[in-house]
Amino acid sequence: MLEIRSARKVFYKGQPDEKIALNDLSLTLPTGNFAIVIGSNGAGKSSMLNAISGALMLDSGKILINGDDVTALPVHKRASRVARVFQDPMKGTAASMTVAENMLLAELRGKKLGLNRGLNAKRLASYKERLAALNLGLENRLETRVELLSGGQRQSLSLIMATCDQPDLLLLDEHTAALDPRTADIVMQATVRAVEAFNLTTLMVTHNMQHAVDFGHSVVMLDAGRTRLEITGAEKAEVTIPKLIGHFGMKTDRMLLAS
Ligand SMILES: Nc1ncnc2c1ncn2[C@@H]1O[C@H](COP(=O)(O)OP(=O)(O)OP(=O)(O)O)[C@@H](O)[C@H]1O
Repeated sequence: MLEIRSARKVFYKGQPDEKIALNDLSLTLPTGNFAIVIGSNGAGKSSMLNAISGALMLDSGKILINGDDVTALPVHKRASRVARVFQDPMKGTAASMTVAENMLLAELRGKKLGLNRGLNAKRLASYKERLAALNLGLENRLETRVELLSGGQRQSLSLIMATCDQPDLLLLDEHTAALDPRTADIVMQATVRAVEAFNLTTLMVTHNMQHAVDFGHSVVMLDAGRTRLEITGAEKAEVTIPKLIGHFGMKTDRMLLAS
């Protein structure tokens, strides 16, 4: 469960170019809930994800994960609980290491280093099985350096790595925006499988209105640093792109193009 309580963050406070990124933003996401976050440019979506991951310290307010107050913890102290996949496929993986080594890194993240930390046959077999589920042929490229993979393969690997130790929270930061439509579909299918298999509490930021309609249990719309609307339950099940756009009056070119 994620609770954001009256989160506030102001950049350049008191200066002429002061920017209120988060304006007493509050949001509660029950365990296992998959929420799609939308909002126009500058609405505060990235700032919210940064605040949750610890990359952005709040001026005031609180962030609780499964009831624990993590507001003051830096990124590395939240890393075992919060996983994030970025828009840039280069960000989530170690380029000069092989696919198998990256999987091992992900498996050992946040764990105490013991003796059993090498690549062995059992581990390789389990990585192979998990990668095969993506249907991208990555299971046959365990020894390939990640820098030689396509953007879509890298992003899929990032997703598998982010979800392998079942984090308390999964943050998806426009993670399909840089991919071609077919690969974006594959990554979204893998996302849904991982979220459902592990019952992951998930926030997915997107400018793609079709994705906001097709995926998730709820849609959260941010505007000027706060939650403007939440669509849940039957209303979410029936929502359409025109309804979303009409509902919120969102008419940025980027959103219309993405739809
Ligand atoms: N590091 C920063 N320094 C100064 N201002 C910032 C910084 N990060 C965000 N902001 C400002 O905070 C506000 C919210 O930005 P944020 O990036 O969170 O919006 P967003 O909804 O993610 O936008 P986009 O869809 O364009 O990515 C904007 O006015 C932005 O200019």
